[in-house]
Amino acid sequence: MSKQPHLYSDSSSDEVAARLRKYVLQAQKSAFARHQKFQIAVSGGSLPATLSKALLSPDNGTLDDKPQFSKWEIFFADERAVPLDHEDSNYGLLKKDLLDKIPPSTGSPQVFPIDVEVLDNTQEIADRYQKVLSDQFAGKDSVRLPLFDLILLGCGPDGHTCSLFPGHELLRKTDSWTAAIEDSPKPPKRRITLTLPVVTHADQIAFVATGGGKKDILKKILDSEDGRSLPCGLVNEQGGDKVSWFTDSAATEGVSFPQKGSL
Ligand SMILES: O=C(O)[C@H](O)[C@@H](O)[C@H](O)[C@H](O)COP(=O)(O)O
Repeated sequence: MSKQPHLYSDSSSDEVAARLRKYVLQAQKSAFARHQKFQIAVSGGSLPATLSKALLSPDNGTLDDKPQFSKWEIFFADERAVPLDHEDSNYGLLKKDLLDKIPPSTGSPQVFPIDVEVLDNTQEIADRYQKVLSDQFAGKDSVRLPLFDLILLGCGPDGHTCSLFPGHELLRKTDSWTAAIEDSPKPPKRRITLTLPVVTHADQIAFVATGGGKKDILKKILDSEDGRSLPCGLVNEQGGDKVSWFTDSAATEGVSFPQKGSL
């Protein structure tokens, strides 16, 4: 790998959240310099809670230190084929952990959930979500891939990310921006996901992985040859130095991959 991902490891969840805040706000600033909006994709799992802690902490009063939510467009890196108010919904999780807590005075992001009219047809959910992306990213022009300003991901204990699982055929999918999965090893089985080329095309890609439960898989992904073919390892490989890992010391115990001190 010529350009390495950045690994940050902090000692407490407050410090992880503070660093993540700084990183997201830097990404927001560079996105505004490009197009006056901030187009991001988020995963489910523990990420929305960490994101909420990061973004809803008090700002220092400067514009660069405020999430300017009214200019944010939030998409889903992956989503489960369930109603939006179902306990398994990533939209529902983001709503509960973050969206409902944003003070109205701060402005609201525009959020793009899946189309629940077609819940019984996973491929149709994926196709319609690709159309949403195409409308938001391509407009009248045709683009090869949507360029997210930032994609925020989790890392599963088996090295999966989004709903891209180790050894699954979807990892090789390059002919669409979104894909349906009917046999997810992590329940629920039916989901949609961004494909790997879309994830690694993003301007910035962040993984958030904390707690002792992640230490074995982080060691594998970051330190071993075997880890390079896992979904998270492929994102590292293809994203290079666009990729940053936000972790804590419990998750990086025993990891030799070099850590960075500051953003
Ligand atoms: O919808 C999902 O299942 C997620 O998007 C999934 O990819 C998640 O990010 C990882 O499983 C990590 O989850 P944790 O952060 O909870 O470990």
